[in-house]
Amino acid sequence: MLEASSLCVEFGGVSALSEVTFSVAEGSVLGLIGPNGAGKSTFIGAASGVVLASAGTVTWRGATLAGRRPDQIARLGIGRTFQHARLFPGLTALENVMIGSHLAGRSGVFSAMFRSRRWRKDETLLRDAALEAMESVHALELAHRPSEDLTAGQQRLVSVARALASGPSLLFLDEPAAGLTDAERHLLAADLKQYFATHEVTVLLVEHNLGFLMSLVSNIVVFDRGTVLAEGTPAEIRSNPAVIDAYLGADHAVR
Ligand SMILES: Nc1ncnc2c1ncn2[C@@H]1O[C@H](COP(=O)(O)OP(=O)(O)OP(=O)(O)O)[C@@H](O)[C@H]1O
Repeated sequence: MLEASSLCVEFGGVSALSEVTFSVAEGSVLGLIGPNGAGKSTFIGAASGVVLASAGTVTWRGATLAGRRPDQIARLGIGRTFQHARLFPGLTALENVMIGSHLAGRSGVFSAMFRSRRWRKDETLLRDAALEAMESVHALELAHRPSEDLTAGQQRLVSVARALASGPSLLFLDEPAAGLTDAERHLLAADLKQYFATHEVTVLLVEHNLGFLMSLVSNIVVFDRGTVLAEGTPAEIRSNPAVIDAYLGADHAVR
């Protein structure tokens, strides 16, 4: 289980998360939604070692996450995508996905870039895992393209494949459908549904496209200004007056 307990994060004395408490059951897919600036990415950052919590805890299977370094988090079998897809320029899509693997974490990014002996030894395993991950999100045909030649949507798919390549037991997906065309988004929803059904993975999904999100999750947590506003099934959230008021109003109609 992923558990956040009274988690607080401050940036320069300004509160971004305040007393956030919720959990994600083992093997389930939970959606995290909320207006811009509500603290969704900050939560993923705190749970994946890139943002420092000022108080409270986040644990995965009992192990504390908040306060660990990102490489330590990766070694715990935790994968993530970033709100802004970050691919390494000068590498192909496949090489970018290979770097996402757990084994690549062992060799290190620089080791991979300069093809150290350790990297070469791991390369076959990495390549197979990366190709499988790319295939699972219909990105195989992009494998040998330079990452800088890819469209925003294609880069997003590659970054999702990179998070899957390590075979994570816990996966944070931060806006995986951002920048995708309608066709790409529908295909990714179907691909992720299939992936979640066939892998033992616990997922926290942040996504502004609520149609996409609601097709994938069993439960939703709603953040508003750094606090938990509501929790429930998609049907409960759609009909929650406080959520409709804060988030699902005219500007945020479910697409
Ligand atoms: N590195 C940072 N330094 C200072 N303030 C930050 C930093 N990162 C986030 N914030 C602030 O923390 C708050 C929460 O931001 P966050 O990006 O987590 O929200 P979000 O819910 O992911 O928003 P969005 O949906 O727009 O991505 C915002 O007020 C934001 O301006």
